[in-house]
Amino acid sequence: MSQSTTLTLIDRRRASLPSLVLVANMASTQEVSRPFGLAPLVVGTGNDCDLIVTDPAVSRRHCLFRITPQGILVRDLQSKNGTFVSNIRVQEAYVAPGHVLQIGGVSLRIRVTGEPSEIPLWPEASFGGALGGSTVMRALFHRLYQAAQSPELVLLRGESGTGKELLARAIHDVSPRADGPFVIFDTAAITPALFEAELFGHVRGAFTGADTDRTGILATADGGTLFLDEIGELPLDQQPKLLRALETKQYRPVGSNEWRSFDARIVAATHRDLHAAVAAGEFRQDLYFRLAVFECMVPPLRERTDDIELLVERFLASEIPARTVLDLPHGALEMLASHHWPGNVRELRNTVSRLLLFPHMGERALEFHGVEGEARRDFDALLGMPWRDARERVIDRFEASYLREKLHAHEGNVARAATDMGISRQLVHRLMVRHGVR
Ligand SMILES: Nc1ncnc2c1ncn2[C@@H]1O[C@H](COP(=O)(O)OP(=O)(O)OP(=O)(O)O)[C@@H](O)[C@H]1O
Repeated sequence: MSQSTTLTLIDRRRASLPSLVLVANMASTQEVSRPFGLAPLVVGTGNDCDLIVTDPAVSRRHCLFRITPQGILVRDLQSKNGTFVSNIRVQEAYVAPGHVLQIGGVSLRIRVTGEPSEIPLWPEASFGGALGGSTVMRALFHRLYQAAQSPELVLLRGESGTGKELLARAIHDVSPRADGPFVIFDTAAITPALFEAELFGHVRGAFTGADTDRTGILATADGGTLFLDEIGELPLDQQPKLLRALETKQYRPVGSNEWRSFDARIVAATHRDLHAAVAAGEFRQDLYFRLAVFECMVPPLRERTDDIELLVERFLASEIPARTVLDLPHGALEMLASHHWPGNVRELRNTVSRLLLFPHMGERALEFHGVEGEARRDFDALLGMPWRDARERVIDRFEASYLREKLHAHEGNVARAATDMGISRQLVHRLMVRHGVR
């Protein structure tokens, strides 16, 4: 059996991917294992990990494995207790089958399970408006092109700023519906009470304030593509309504008795692992299966650093007047290639603009977005929550601390605190009750 552990280009349209499995041995239970391919594999105790282990010394998201052209790369994800290869704590290392890695009380090993498989690649370094010459992006472009030719639903999963909306538009542009409309519906931005009216439309008099008939998003997207952004934020009680519409291709405007048909291809996107959300009871399984006919992972920028130069050149060329890498400060490309990019391509684009405006900023150009240390852990907890809950938690904490500080500054005098805060005394009292402040 071939022991290949590298991702190797065969020609412009094909690459060879080793067949690997990651095996974890824990003291408490039997071994668990998980095959891995082009998508990176995250190990940790969190239920959103690809390989879930139970060990008190292992972090929620502990380390990540990825097959690269250079071999199998392991990266520690800022774990509390570290990742060890041959008793040496590593931040990043290449590992071979047979090497034993240690995370907390768990040992990890890679096993080759068969001959390498061949994966098809998109022959170009761009797909619609999206750029990407890395093997993972070209494999993704190929899959999206295939999906675009079928009428099926596509689910794009990836962190914020990875280009999901751009890819949804590219799917539309290469699909047989390219001449129809491309309509965006941001599920997270709609209040639950208005969801049905926005999606299905409403007739005059359907509810207070509905003075005219209104066309819904499904009708607007007829003949084209409907992009359902942040689908993971759709409240559970609204999910059956969307599912019914997707299954029957029919809907009823709010306040109407008449069923109408629609014909739009659906592309949905989310930053959440919906599979894990289903397991946690936060997303309906039937809707997930319906949406995920073609589930595609859009990799974060830090996992395709070979695309950075191409993207930087594109962003520079689109400046007015057009610029080139020669306009960037010395060493900028190396600095950009080694950054973590929590905000992905969007952050890269903004950083390039900042570097052009303030060429002497150097590494400080990167400091605007990073959420580090304690704040990072707090933020990770928020990332694990649905948008509405996370926003509520942040606002709640802010309200309580702001109120306490102001009352403290005015020695508990509500009237003076209210004047200082620019709100009524009644509102201060209400906030005090809400946050249990006496
Ligand atoms: N592969 C790419 N090539 C060129 N530009 C890109 C690419 N990916 C993202 N961008 C640019 O980065 C920005 C963010 O992209 P986009 O809005 O598509 O990301 P997203 O994943 O939908 O983000 P969010 O989840 O926050 O809505 C846009 O300006 C987009 O044009």
